[in-house]
Amino acid sequence: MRTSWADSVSNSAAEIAISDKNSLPRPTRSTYVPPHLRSGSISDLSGPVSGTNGGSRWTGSDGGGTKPELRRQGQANSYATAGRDAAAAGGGGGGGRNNRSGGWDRREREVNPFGNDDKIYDIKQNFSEQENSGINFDAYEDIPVEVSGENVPPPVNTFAEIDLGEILNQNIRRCKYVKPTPVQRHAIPIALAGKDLMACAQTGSGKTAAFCFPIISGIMREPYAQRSHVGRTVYPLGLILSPTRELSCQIHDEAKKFSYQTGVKVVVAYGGAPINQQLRELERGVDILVATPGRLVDLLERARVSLQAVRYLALDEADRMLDMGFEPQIRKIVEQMNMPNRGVRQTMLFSATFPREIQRLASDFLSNHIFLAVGRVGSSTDLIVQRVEFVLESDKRSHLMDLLHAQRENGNHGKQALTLVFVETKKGADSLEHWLCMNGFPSTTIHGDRTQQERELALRSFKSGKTPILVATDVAARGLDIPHVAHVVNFDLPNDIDDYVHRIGRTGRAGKTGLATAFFNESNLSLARPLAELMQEASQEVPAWLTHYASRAPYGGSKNRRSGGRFGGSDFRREESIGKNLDYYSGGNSGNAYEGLVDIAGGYAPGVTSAWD
Ligand SMILES: Nc1ncnc2c1ncn2[C@@H]1O[C@H](COP(=O)(O)OP(=O)(O)OP(=O)(O)O)[C@@H](O)[C@H]1O
Repeated sequence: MRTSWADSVSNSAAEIAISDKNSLPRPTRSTYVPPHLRSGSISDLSGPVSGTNGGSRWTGSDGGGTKPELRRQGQANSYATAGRDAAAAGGGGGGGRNNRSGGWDRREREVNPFGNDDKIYDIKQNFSEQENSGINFDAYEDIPVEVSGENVPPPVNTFAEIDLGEILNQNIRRCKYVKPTPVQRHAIPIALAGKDLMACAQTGSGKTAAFCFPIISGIMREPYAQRSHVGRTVYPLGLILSPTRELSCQIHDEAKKFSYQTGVKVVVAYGGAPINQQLRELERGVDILVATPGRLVDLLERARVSLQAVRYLALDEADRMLDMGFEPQIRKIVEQMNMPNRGVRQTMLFSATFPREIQRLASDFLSNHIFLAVGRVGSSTDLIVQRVEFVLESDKRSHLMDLLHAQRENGNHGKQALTLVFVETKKGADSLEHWLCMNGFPSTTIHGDRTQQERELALRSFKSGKTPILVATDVAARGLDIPHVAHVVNFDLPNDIDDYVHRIGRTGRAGKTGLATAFFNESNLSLARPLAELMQEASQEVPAWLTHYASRAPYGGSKNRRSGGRFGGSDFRREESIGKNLDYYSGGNSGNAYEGLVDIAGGYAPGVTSAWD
């Protein structure tokens, strides 16, 4: 089966336009009560509360009683009509939950996350804008897709085919998303069918929306009795965990856009920022909590958050969340904090890389999941031009300087393009930043020793172009979606090829092209082979000297991940699947997706956790 993000965009544009005119296929009966119209006095759960859905009764975590009887989402509930009516009635003010009145306070105004840019684009204008902004949909043609698991729902080609509801569809248009990306095409129907999902797709390919849309849509269908708080404890229905503070903030910002005017309330909690402010925000109501694990544990221990009502759990950068640095904390959150068991809640794991060992570990958190790989697991996107240069440790600074000078000369009006420089240590980051500034290159840093305020300031200053060079440790390697990053320099290469994949993935996003340069020397020998393979696979020019090192080097820099072939097998269960009844399909250029499958190495190195939250 062939997949592409772009096939017949114009057709899809027409389809969406038609669908908008006629509105989405609507159920004949409206059962949905939108969150901001749910004004019943059900928020105080001091006594048993009847669910609307077959009489589940439960009390809050601290009041004893039985757990909420959680229904797996997936049935085609009707909400579109009511959603539209709600939008009209609510006048756009989704509002928050007011614990004084016990209901949704409609007086509270929802800040428009689209700001001045709030236009619901017609599809023609939208499409040409995307073209103008450089998004190249054709870049996603021919991406091979592998899906395995039981009863896999078919992918969709357009957002119009998915029953997300009119308000969410409007927000998708506000975001100027014309077509679902390949991962969205496959993952959204799977998630909407209530299935657990392990999804792997290349950096910058739209995974955030792929897990946010189904969660928001699912919560919009929830019966109101389960949207509650008891005293000062809040009970989110959706929980999204990510490894860094900045990434959590970014997911929160995105989710707020997607959920605008739906009445679904998204709150973020992360370390390094004053907890009181976050507590106040939580008290005003939360449907989806986006959090870093450390701060979440703190909130759980203070009994300010209960996970008892969680129906949707998403781990972004899931392989990082489950590696040695984070795994105990995640296990504690998922298994020891009253969260509904797997199979009761719906669990979705997303990343661009998924080492086999981590997949195996992750299956502890999943129930009969579907595995989805868009592109080969752990591959880099072809949109990034990768260069690797042999540079001695002592020459790195002058070499970087040459690159930056050349870039400035070739840049628009002598302007420095946004460049992200990765180094190994926090001290190294500070020292390089100082040196760059002294040499006329305005720079800033982001790493784990800086205060959260400094980190946020640095990111803003970089994004705005005020300091167009950002020197960073791995804290900025994953997930951050910074528009217009033209160049990623691996001043110090990481030890693990997956980290390299995430780092270079800060450029070449959403169909745009980017450049990545790596400084390689003898201290990076263990990376020679996986790096050469990765580059080859992405049709990059591999220097002869790297091939030479690769042939001599032991296989390293990997967490048991490499499979042979252009598109190798990746669902670890397939190797252990005798007797398991997995549906399986693959698409794209490759024939049998498992041809040439070779398990090359075992084990994985301890995660570098110092810079992480
Ligand atoms: N359907 C779409 N159409 C156009 N742009 C999209 C679409 N979906 C997502 N995007 C944009 O693509 C960019 C990358 O998306 P996102 O950050 O979710 O990528 P990702 O796959 O999570 O990357 P990473 O692996 O680095 O975390 C974002 O700017 C997002 O707004």
